[in-house]
Amino acid sequence: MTGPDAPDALRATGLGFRYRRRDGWALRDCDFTVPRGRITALVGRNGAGKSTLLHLAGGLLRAGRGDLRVLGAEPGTAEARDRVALLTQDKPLYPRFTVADTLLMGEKLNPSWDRPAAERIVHDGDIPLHSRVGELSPGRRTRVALALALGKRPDLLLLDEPLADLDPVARGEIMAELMAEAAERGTSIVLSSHVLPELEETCDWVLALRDGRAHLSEDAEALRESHTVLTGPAGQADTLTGTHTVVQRRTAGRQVTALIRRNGPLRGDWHTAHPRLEDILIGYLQAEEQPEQATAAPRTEVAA
Ligand SMILES: Nc1ncnc2c1ncn2[C@@H]1O[C@H](COP(=O)(O)OP(=O)(O)OP(=O)(O)O)[C@@H](O)[C@H]1O
Repeated sequence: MTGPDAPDALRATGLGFRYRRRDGWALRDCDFTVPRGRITALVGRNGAGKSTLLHLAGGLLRAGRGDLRVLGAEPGTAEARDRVALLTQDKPLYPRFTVADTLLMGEKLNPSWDRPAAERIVHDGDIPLHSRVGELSPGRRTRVALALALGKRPDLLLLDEPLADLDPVARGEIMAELMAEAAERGTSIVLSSHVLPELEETCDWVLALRDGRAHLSEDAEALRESHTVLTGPAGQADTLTGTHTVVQRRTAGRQVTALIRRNGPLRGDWHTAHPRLEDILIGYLQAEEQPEQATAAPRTEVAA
C-alpha cells in the first residue's frame, strides 16, 4: 500500500528483547515509529541495541516482548521477506563464489531482481566479476553485499554499519546511491552508523537508542530547528531549567555552554548558534542522564 495511509517503515510498541546468554535486556520498552520513504540514521553508543533492532526488523531474531512491524508486516513472514532487505555487519556471502555467481544467486532468489542496479554498484567499485568473494578486501565485500541488497529492490532497506569498511570516496558513492534509491523509488532506508558527519546530509529522520531504549525518533530538520547552542555567563544557567530541555551543559570558568531544546523565549544574555545534526546527536549520546526536561510551558518561538 502506498499513500498517506501506508503503514510506517518501522513501528515498535513496548518492544523488548533479551539474549539468552546475557543478563538484562538488549532492548526494552521501545515505542517509536519511523515513517515510510525516509532515510533514517539509527544511532547510539556501542551496545545501545542498534544491531539487535535491525536483526529483529530483518526477522533474524524474534521480539521477546511487545511488537515490531516492518511496513505493517510481522518481521520474518513471507510478506516482510519479499519487501525487506537486511545487510548485517558480518555481510554473509559465500567466499568461494565469484562476484558473478553471487549476483546470479541474487537474481535466482529474487523475482524483482534489478540486474543493472546490482551490476552498477559492483562496477563502480572496479570489482572484477570473476573475483572470488573470499579474496576481496572488506570494503569490496561490502559493495557486493550492498549490490545484493539493493538489487532485490526492497521497499525497506536495513543496513547495519554499511560504511565501516569503505574508504571515503566509496562512502560518498554509496551514500549517493542510497539517496538516489530513496528519491527515485521511495525506498525506506534505515542505516546504523557511527560516522555522524556523513549522516548529516543524507538522513532526514533520526532514531537514537540509548541503553536499549528509544531515545529520539524524529525528523532531522525539526531536530535542527528546535535546538540551539547557547554560550553565556555561568550565573544565568539556572534561567534555562524549568523552561527549556537542557540536553547538555558544560561550564568552563565563568562561562557555560548549553545545548537546549527550546521551549519558549530565552531569558538572559546569550550568544546563540545553530547546532549541526552531529552536535545534537553527540549531545544526546553523551548526556549522562536523561536530559533535564522542561516543565510544561507554552511552545513558542525563541525571541532572541
Ligand atoms: N549474540 C549476543 N549474545 C549476547 N548478548 C549480545 C549478543 N549480541 C549483542 N549482545 C548484547 O546486546 C546489547 C546490544 O548489542 P547490539 O550489538 O545490538 O548494540 P549496538 O548498538 O549494535 O552496538 P555497536 O555499536 O557496538 O555495534 C549489548 O549489551 C551486547 O553486548
